[in-house]
Amino acid sequence: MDTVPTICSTDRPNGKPLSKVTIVGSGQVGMACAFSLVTQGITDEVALVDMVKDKLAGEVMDLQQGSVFTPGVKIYGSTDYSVTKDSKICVITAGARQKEGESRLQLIEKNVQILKQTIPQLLKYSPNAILLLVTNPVDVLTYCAWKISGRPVGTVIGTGTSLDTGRLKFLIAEKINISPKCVHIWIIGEHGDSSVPVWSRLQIGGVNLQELNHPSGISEEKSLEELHKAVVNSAYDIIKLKGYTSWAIGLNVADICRTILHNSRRIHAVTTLVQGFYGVAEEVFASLPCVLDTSGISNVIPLEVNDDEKEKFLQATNTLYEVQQSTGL
Ligand SMILES: NC(=O)c1ccc[n+]([C@@H]2O[C@H](COP(=O)([O-])OP(=O)(O)OC[C@H]3O[C@@H](n4cnc5c(N)ncnc54)[C@H](O)[C@@H]3O)[C@@H](O)[C@H]2O)c1
Ligand SMILES: O=C1C[C@](c2ccsc2)(c2cccc(Nc3ccc(F)cc3)n2)NC(=O)[C@H]1Sc1ccccc1Cl
Repeated sequence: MDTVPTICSTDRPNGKPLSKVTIVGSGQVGMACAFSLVTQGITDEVALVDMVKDKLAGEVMDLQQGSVFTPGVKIYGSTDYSVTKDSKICVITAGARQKEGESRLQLIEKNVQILKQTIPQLLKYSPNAILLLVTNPVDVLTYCAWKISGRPVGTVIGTGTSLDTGRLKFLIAEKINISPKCVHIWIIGEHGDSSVPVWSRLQIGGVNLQELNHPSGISEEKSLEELHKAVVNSAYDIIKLKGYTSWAIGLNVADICRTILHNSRRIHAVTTLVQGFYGVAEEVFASLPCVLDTSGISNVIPLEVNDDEKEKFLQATNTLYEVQQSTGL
């Protein structure tokens, strides 16, 4: 009897995946990252790892069973890191939950231990992978990941203030009724409550803020301060309403992965070594606009900021440096 021709081989051409992303942590954020990558068809394969076997298995099965409705991404997972082999990018969302009364430094120590467990395993199977940190506090943990990995600085990236920047673009766009894609602004420095919006470089469709006599009064200083407060408060509001945040960070991570995997050389506000910028003397990680391609960070944009913005950036990097040094890495 003739052998039935193979019509759906799971074998890979030359044995390696074309483009594969591993996500460490199948929690709220990790699954939002996976869902965003899969539904947009940004990569050919998504591997998920977690230490909680049943939750991981349930999430993988559930996402796999949507395959007929998506562009056709191979999805699999395991508690065994061999499943991550040949990843181009490893996204780290694994983190400990902050317990009642636990200090920030105690939480950092727990998350550093997670990095010490996971990064050697990831690099064992994908020695040339780019590491993309999401776990908080993301700037400090990106520094720690760089130290633990021993990899070149441009290949260890944190999502940094890219989510902060995306949220601000959305809020400005809502206020003046235009697409967020026409709002050009950067938030730099430390991700979260102490981030630094670079108002001096805000442009709407190429028009400087100062020339924009918009009826909403967006150009007034009070309005700008309120917008930055809204970026921070919205994160806390979402936590109050649904207990966690996931969709915006998942879409943000997928967008960063798309730029890297497609070699687009688009610019994202991500965490990297900022020593030498704005007078930073120490080896400290914070966010600046960076050009991303298949090598990771190829360039850091020397964004011109005013004196107030520079001062706030330096204050943030001083604080970050102290916390980074406290990790002992
Ligand atoms: N950078 C940002 O903009 C941003 C935005 C939102 C959330 N976050 C951060 O993302 C992280 C994850 O948030 P979440 O809501 O998904 O939390 P979560 O608790 O839902 O998920 C964390 C997952 O990590 C797993 N995990 C813990 N230790 C592990 C280990 N050693 N190996 C493998 N997996 C391990 C857990 O089992 C869990 O599934 C948090 O630190 C959060 O602050 C960052
Ligand atoms: O960074 C986070 C984590 C958080 C969060 C943190 C404070 S309020 C909401 C989040 C969600 C779920 C769990 C945690 N845990 C956590 C937070 C901080 C940390 F240092 C360690 C763990 N954080 N969710 C978010 O959307 C973001 S983005 C954000 C937060 C504050 C100001 C501005 C921004 Cl754009």
